[in-house]
Formats: sequence, C-alpha cells, structure tokens
Amino acid sequence: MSDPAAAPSRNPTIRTIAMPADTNPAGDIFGGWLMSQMDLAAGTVAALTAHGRSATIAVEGMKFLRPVKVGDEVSLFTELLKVGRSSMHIHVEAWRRERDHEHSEKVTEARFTFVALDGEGRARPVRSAPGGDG
Ligand SMILES: CC(=O)SCCNC(=O)CCNC(=O)[C@H](O)C(C)(C)COP(=O)(O)OP(=O)(O)OC[C@H]1O[C@@H](n2cnc3c(N)ncnc32)[C@H](O)[C@@H]1OP(=O)(O)O
Repeated sequence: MSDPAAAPSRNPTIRTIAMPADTNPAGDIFGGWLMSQMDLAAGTVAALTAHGRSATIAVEGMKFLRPVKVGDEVSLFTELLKVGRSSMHIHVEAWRRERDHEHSEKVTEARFTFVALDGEGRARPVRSAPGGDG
C-alpha cells in the first residue's frame, strides 16, 4: 500500500519497542506479538469510528516480510479503507527501526475487519452509537 522504501509520513497509531519478553525460545520476536500490536492499532481506529465496542472478525493478507529484533522500535500505521453496515475494514502496516539507526523497513501488513458491537455483543450499525443516538 505504501512505498516499501519509506515509512508512511503520517503519525503511527501505535509506537512501541520489541522487548525480550516478546521473543520465542530462539530469541526472535513472535509473529503473534506483532499480530497483537496490529490488532490493537486497528482496534483503536475501530473504536474511534464506531464510538464504542467492536471486535475483530477477520484478518486477511497477513504477510511477514522481515523479522523484528529485540530493541527495535515498531510503528503501526493504519488506514480506514471502508465502512460497511456493521463492519470496518482497516489496513495496517508494521515498520521496524533499529534503535540507533534512522532507516525503517516494513515488516508486516494485513487487512483487519472489525465489527461494531452492541451491549450484548451483537453486530450493530457502525454509524449508530450503542445507546442508539444516531
Ligand atoms: C476484543 C476482540 O477483538 S477479540 C478478537 C476475537 N474476535 C471475536 O471474539 C469476535 C467473535 N465473533 C463474533 O462475536 C461475531 O462474529 C460478531 C458479533 C462479531 C459478528 O456476528 P455475525 O452474526 O457473524 O455478523 P454478520 O454475519 O452480520 O457480519 C457482520 C459484518 O462482518 C462482515 N464479515 C463477516 N465475515 C467476514 C469476513 N470473513 N471477512 C470480512 N468481513 C466479514 C459482514 O459482511 C458484515 O459486514 P456489514 O454489516 O458491514 O455488511
């Protein structure tokens, strides 16, 4: 979606540091940790869009392009692609930067679909807040 050689110019939705606790026994960062960061970033967009609770219903096109190392700064960039009746489709890119270097590279991207939920955990229209004000 973006130029693979340059991180998006907009601010990331989440920026964090990959820590030793996020590694597998081989010392590499878990793909699951990265997926959870992406889910959190997409969830932030979904919450702001739906003005309430939402849940992940699908993740498509997840591709791990490059490994993340302990100490890397990891930035999650999001873009709201489409809003359906109850669904929100959000593109997420994860970029890594070594702590002591300027250069960034894209490590993962995927398309997350969230569904706006009512108080009982059922799908509801995105454009109506749970209280039904719109
Ligand atoms: C906090 C967390 O995020 S936990 C992460 C794990 N996620 C969950 O626990 C969610 C578990 N799933 C559920 O509870 C249910 O599936 C619900 C409540 C989210 C949705 O209930 P459903 O009855 O399946 O909803 P429904 O079939 O009406 O689909 C809802 C929307 O999702 C869309 N959708 C359904 N499946 C998919 C899919 N595989 N890919 C993309 N969109 C999908 C539908 O097109 C619909 O969109 P629209 O309303 O904009 O037209």
